[in-house]
Amino acid sequence: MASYLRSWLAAPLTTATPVPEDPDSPTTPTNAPSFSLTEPNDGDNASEEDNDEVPAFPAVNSAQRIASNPSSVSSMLTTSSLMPPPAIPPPRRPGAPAPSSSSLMLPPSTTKAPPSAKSRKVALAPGHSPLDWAALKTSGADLRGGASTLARITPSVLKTHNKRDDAWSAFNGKVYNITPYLPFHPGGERELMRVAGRDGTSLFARTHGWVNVDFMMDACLVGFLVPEPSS
Ligand code: HEM
Repeated sequence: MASYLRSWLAAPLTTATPVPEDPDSPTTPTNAPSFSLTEPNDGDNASEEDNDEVPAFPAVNSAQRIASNPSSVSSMLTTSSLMPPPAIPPPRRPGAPAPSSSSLMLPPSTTKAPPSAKSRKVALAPGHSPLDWAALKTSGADLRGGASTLARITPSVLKTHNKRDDAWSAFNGKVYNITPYLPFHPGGERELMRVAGRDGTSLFARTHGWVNVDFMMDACLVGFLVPEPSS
């Protein structure tokens, strides 16, 4: 091993950069230590000693080699065995669309609105904002349409409360008087009236399951939905 390193260090740059033969050349120091390539085996690894081929240094096609011989740059660019340089793209005409693979293009998500982004909210009359509803429902005003106790309400009784001025609807088993909320509903009175006199749980969940109906309508609770009595 040691002799391998010695020979590697001592090897004149003959396998790498060609060095002029002139002994007075500044690249060949006269006082440089010299090592014999035929030194006896020091016994650490015989098989390694047998294969003392010195690798090219600097490595073939390395930056050091190119720097020492600028003419080899042109040979690297023309040698077909090496990777060719990328093709030069054709100049773009002004106004022409950017190529689709360009990383500078805006992602499609920012150029096109998602189809579901269209809001179906309606313009609420002044004084009917969500904040106004919150203020009204905590004001102590009667929002139950006169009902003083919570009742057990069957679907047939619920069905009779289907007019705009007397509208009840059931959500998750609870029956609410929705009449006072109609002008406050962001989706509009018409939408809300679709569930007047019936169970609106499914439609509500499909429209806006994230809305907390129990909290928003607590002041309008009139009873609980129960099945028809069996005869
Ligand atoms: C008492 C029951 C209900 C309450 C408390 C309620 C409440 C609300 C609230 C708070 C919003 C605004 C949602 C938001 O800003 O994201 C809204 C929007 C809406 N609601 Fe209701 N809602 C009720 C029942 C219903 C029902 C039964 C329907 C359908 C038949 C409906 C249809 C809509 C629609 C279409 C919107 C607009 C959604 C949008 O495009 O932004 N609502 N509702």
